[in-house]
Amino acid sequence: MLTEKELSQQETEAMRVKVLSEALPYIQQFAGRTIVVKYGGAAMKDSTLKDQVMRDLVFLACVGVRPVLVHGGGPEINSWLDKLGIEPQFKNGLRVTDAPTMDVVEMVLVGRVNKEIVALINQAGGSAVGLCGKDGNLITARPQGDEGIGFVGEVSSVNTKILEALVKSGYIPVVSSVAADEAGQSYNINADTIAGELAAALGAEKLILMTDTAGILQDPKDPSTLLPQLDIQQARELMKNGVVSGGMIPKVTCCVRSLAQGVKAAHIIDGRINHSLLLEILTDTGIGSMIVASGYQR
Ligand SMILES: Nc1ncnc2c1ncn2[C@@H]1O[C@H](COP(=O)(O)OP(=O)(O)O)[C@@H](O)[C@H]1O
Ligand SMILES: CC(=O)N[C@@H](CCC(=O)OP(=O)(O)O)C(=O)O
Repeated sequence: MLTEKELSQQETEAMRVKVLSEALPYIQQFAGRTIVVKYGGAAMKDSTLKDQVMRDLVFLACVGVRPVLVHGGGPEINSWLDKLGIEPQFKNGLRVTDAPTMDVVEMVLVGRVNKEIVALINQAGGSAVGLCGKDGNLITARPQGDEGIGFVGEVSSVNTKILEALVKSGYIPVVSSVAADEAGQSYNINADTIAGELAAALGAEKLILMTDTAGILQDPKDPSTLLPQLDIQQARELMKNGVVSGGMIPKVTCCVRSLAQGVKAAHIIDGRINHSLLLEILTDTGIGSMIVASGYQR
């Protein structure tokens, strides 16, 4: 007869085996496919979570998935603006970007945040290459055009050649959300938007946005109201009736835009959870919200 302790040990082991074996069909399904991940929020501030995200990306690359990472860095830009005595200003969730602010955005995102992430991925055993929209003509920007918002850009076009060459050779591209227009003027583009447009242009299997909330909630104050799966129509309805508001609007909008352009599934997940990326991609239930074109099965 087994003791209570032995039984509980057996259950734990059975659970671990179940999780590992559950991953196999997903690894087989996604090997050779591109997954675009927007990395931001809590997972970018906490050093343990940071290391875990990098390990998860390296794990995915090792099993043949092709991850492309797009990073944010809004809080780090704020802290450098603060050091320089420039007051951060936002309009409809976008940073008002005058010429001095554009310089700071570019220095912080391209010069600091991007290179820190590249180094962390390399430390975790991967091989990362840092880029911004300018590299290899990846993204051409155009002004977003709102009055008084300055050098805030939109994606005018994407040339995926450089990314395709990198992922094919086993590199993990790490992309900052700064791009230039045809005249070489730099623009500051929201990182969620860049991730959505890259996912669409690459024909990615998935777009995954990591943030500081469980996913899309029916009641934004109650995590137990998480919506695990919804289609494009339902997502649009939630924006229309105000259930999705504030910072969640650009996220859901870019998910819907990428799905309309052929991405199979767009996920909004909680970056505060350990190994949230692997749990979302490689398990039956996932952990966040998945928006799909109708008919798609997890
Ligand atoms: N229906 C909703 N479900 C979840 N979060 C929502 C919802 N509606 C609005 N939100 C808000 O959106 C926020 C996420 O957007 P944001 O703070 O811009 O994220 P990030 O900084 O990761 O880009 C949540 O913290 C929450 O306050
Ligand atoms: C135009 C605009 O607002 N750009 C963002 C770019 C960085 C970003 O998107 O970072 P998070 O994902 O951390 O918010 C900004 O300047 O903060």
